[in-house]
Parts: sequence; C-alpha cells; structure tokens
Amino acid sequence: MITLIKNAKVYQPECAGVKDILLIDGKISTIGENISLEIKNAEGVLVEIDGSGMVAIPGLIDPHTHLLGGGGEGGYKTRTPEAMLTDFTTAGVTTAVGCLGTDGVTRNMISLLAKAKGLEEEGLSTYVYTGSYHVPPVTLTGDVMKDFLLADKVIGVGEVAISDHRSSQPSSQEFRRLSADARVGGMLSGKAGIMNIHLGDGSRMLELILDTVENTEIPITQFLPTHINRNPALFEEGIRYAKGGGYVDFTASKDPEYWEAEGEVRTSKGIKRMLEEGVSPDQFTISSDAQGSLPLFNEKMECIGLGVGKSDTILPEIRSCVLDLGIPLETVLRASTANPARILKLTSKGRIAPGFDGDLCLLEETTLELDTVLCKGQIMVRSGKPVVLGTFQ
Ligand SMILES: CC(C)C[C@H](NC(=O)C[C@H](N)C(=O)O)C(=O)O
Ligand SMILES: [Zn+2]
Ligand SMILES: [Zn+2]
Repeated sequence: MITLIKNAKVYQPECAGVKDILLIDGKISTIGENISLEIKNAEGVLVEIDGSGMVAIPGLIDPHTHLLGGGGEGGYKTRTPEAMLTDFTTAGVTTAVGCLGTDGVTRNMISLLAKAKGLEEEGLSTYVYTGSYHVPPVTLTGDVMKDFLLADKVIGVGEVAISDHRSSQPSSQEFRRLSADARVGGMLSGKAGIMNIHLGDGSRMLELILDTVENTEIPITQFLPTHINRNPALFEEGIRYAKGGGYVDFTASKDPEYWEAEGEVRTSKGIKRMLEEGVSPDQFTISSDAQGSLPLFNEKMECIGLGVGKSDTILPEIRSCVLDLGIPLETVLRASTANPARILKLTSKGRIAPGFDGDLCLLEETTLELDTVLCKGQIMVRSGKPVVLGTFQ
C-alpha cells in the first residue's frame, strides 16, 4: 500500500514546514518536497491525498484508556461499556494504552488483552498496563514480571490507585515492591515498565510515589501519575512534582466547564500554567480515561452519578491551548505524541519521520479540526468521517 500526502504543513511534532509525506507498507518512508511517483501499488492505484491547507501531526497516543470499559462505583448498572474502534480513530487517536480500574474483579487481564488484540486487528495500535487499582495487582500470569516477558502488549503496571477511598490502601513497602517489579520487568523485556498511577482526591496526593523515590534507588521517571488536574491542590502539588523531574498526565474531560465546577483544572489551562512555571513541555502527557467511569461522590462518599471518559476530549484541549491560549502547536503536540511515545518506550510511535509507523492526522490549518486519520498507513477517517468501522459498528 503506497500513500502520498502532498503539501501538508508537517509537525513532527517540531514544525518541518510544508512537505510531502510518502508512506509505504504502513511506515513513513520519506518526507520531502515535490515527491512524485509513477509507482503503482498492488491494486494499481497510488493513493494520493492533497494536504494543502492542512497541518499533518503524528497520530495521537492516548496513554490511559479503559478499552474493556470500567466503572461499577454505583453498582452493576454503572459498569461502563467497552470502547469501539471509531471512538479512537474519529478522535485522532491512533494508539491507545488500556488498563483496568476500580473493578479488577469482574474484569480481568485476559479480557483486557483480548480486547486490545481485537482493536489491533481492526487497525488501531494498542498496548496495556497489567494490574488495576488494586495492590497486589491482578495479572495475566500471576506475576507482574512474567506478564512483561510473556505478553508483548504489556508495557507497564496500572492504573495503581493511591490517595483514594477506592484504592486498596497499599503500604509504602507494597508500593515500593510493585514499583521495583515494574522497573525490573520492564528492563528484562526491553519495555518502559512504567507505573501508571491513579491519583484520587485524597490529601496524601503523591506521597507514596515520593516516598519510593526518596527512599529507594527507583527513579522518578518510573512513574506516570494521571488525573493530576482533578483538583487544584493536587495540581499545585503536580507542578512541584514536575519541577522535580517527574512526569504528569492530565485527564482531558468531556465538558471542561462542568468539570471546573467540580474543581478540576481544565487541561489546557493546566498546561499553560505548567509552562509558565518553567516545567519542560517534554514532561507532561494528556489522556482521556476513555470508557472509564467519571463518578461523582457526595460528601458522604456515595456515588451520585457518573459520566464516561471519551478519547475525543484530547484534541479539543490541544486546540484550546493553541487557539485560546496562544501556545505553539509544536509545543503542546508533544504531550500527545512524542512524550507518551518516549515515556512508554513506544519506539515506532509519536513522530512523523522516516521509519516510524504510518500513524498521522491531517487537521484543517486554521481551525485544527480533524479531517483525515491514518493508522499504520491505512486511511481510517476522511473529512472527519470514519471510512473504516469496527466489526460491530
Ligand atoms: C479523573 C476522574 C474524573 C475519573 C477517574 N476515573 C477512573 O479512575 C476510572 C474509573 N474509576 C474506572 O474504573 O472506570 C476516577 O474515578 O477518579
Ligand atoms: Zn483513574
Ligand atoms: Zn482510568
């Protein structure tokens, strides 16, 4: 399959200017000017896309999603539905990392892995964290390190819940041991071994991570704490943590105004504040908690309702950073492309450059609205509409 994208303004994330992009057999082959080809592909047709008036960005990486669904905090009827292919592709997301959450009992790692493989068969790139909120973690093999070695898609452990009334309240020793197993399991399998940490609204905030970093040889870069913007106090702590060299993950939300009413710091405003505080744009990521539950609890900690995370909350935050807050696209784009790729060691992902996977999006240049999405060289979305559907869509 050969695809030639002509005259798009290319953000690798860094801006490379107006270029042609040649994709061959699912990989980015060449970026250059005036690429013209007489090659006919197997079907006798060279797919050519006119990218003029568009920006080309790497396909978005969503580093925290519930591919299998999640929820359950309000009983059986609140178990959220699993993700479908076009939930991601129509959001510009070409790589999704799945995890289990509160409910690691009715949902298990074998189902999560099967779901991830199903989405991969449909054209998306997927990976998973082994575990769930709970410590000790649910696993595939009964052992975190064996999971890394035996399941290619396992790249980290998560989402491990701390500072939350739903967490398993792990001791510092339990948390240290799990962090060590993630690190060594990652080493032995050539993977990131990242600990994806769920931060709740509890006042202990990042304590267990800082305890591990300060009292063991495990580096702060072993951790990717998510929901850093879920309340103002945690966000302020997150700035200090990031200035100390830590990575932080913003949870983009469906309705930023509503979540601000709930005290969440809108992702785009949080990113602007982090940059103003001198945090490097290489240190934060954006995820969606897609298909995870977004439960609301009253002061008695009773679940009084819940929403469902959606991957299509990420691009609006990138758009808001650029169009509302004046942050350069090549700066904020790293948070959803090169940063998660580097932090999670997805070496073929996150950049528009020769040799990388053919995952890219074309956005209308002025509005940054999504027009086209390619996953591993295959056109999945065109003019904002899915041209490849999931099996049951
Ligand atoms: C960041 C907030 C708004 C949502 C967050 N979601 C999860 O952690 C996933 C959820 N518990 C599930 O298992 O599906 C939360 O519940 O605190
Ligand atoms: Zn969470
Ligand atoms: Zn989650």
